[in-house]
Amino acid sequence: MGDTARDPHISPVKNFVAGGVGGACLLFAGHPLDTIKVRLQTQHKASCSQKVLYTGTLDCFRKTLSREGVLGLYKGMGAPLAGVAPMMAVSFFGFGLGKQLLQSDPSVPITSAQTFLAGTLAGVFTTVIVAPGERIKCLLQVQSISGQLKYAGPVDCAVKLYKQHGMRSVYKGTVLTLIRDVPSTGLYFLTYEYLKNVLTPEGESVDRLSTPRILLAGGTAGIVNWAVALPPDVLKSNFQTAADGRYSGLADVLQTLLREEGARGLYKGLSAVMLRAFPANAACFLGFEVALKCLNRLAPNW
Ligand SMILES: CC(=O)O[C@H](CC(=O)[O-])C[N+](C)(C)C
Repeated sequence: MGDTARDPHISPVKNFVAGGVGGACLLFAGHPLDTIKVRLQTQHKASCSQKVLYTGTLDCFRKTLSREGVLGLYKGMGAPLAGVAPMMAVSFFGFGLGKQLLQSDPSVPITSAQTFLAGTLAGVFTTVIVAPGERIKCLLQVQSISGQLKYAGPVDCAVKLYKQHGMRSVYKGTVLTLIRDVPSTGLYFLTYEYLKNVLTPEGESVDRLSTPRILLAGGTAGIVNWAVALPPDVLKSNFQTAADGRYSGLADVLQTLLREEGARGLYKGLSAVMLRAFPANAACFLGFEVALKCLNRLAPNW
């Protein structure tokens, strides 16, 4: 993979604001399939006498729609709404900052390795927001399957977790979130930047890329991100929604899953994840680029 061209300097504040807009677009386009993904990932394997609740993505989608209506697909969106926009804001901010830190000479194009490293920095930054957000979101998404409505909403869930076992409980699953997000975010931004450059016609500026090409680059970045992130994501969802004491540690989550379901278990929810990944991330990058253009028009010298 060749070197990627240098972005013109973008202010960290613009990256942050445009990233937030991208995050809101990602959430609205992607949350219904995220609900399906978490429900599929956390349903337990049936024994001989039991039937699984959902046989696959379509079955889960149909059952959720018929039992809970469209709102069922948007369950648990309160926490991500407060979390995804800031998460993507921090992600784009971290990526921009990483690029500036790693590129000592602005006249030399940034390399693919530097782009990847800048993305991993974004992955570290976002974990502070993502780990508790995912813990709350996953608990809310799976509670209606169990039939026990333990939490009234994201705030109630956060308060109850905090009151029961303190911040440790709110941040349960942080290491798995880092394992999921650091390498995948590096590849996410690397894929997007690489495709943006490849898709830019000879002699044209990368900043004037057409909407379909931005959608293609963003959607593909989402697919690459999830191809790497899914196995740790399955472990994370199971760990974060398990009763306290069910697992002795991260290795135990992995061993239990491999023993009960084999390696295939690590790719639970694959079709829901991939169905969501393309449109959600295409919408995210388009939202980011459009917001950035507006900000540049409103405040060109900022
Ligand atoms: C795993 C994850 O949250 O991926 C984000 C995109 C998505 O589909 O939700 C991207 N990023 C890892 C950069 C936060």
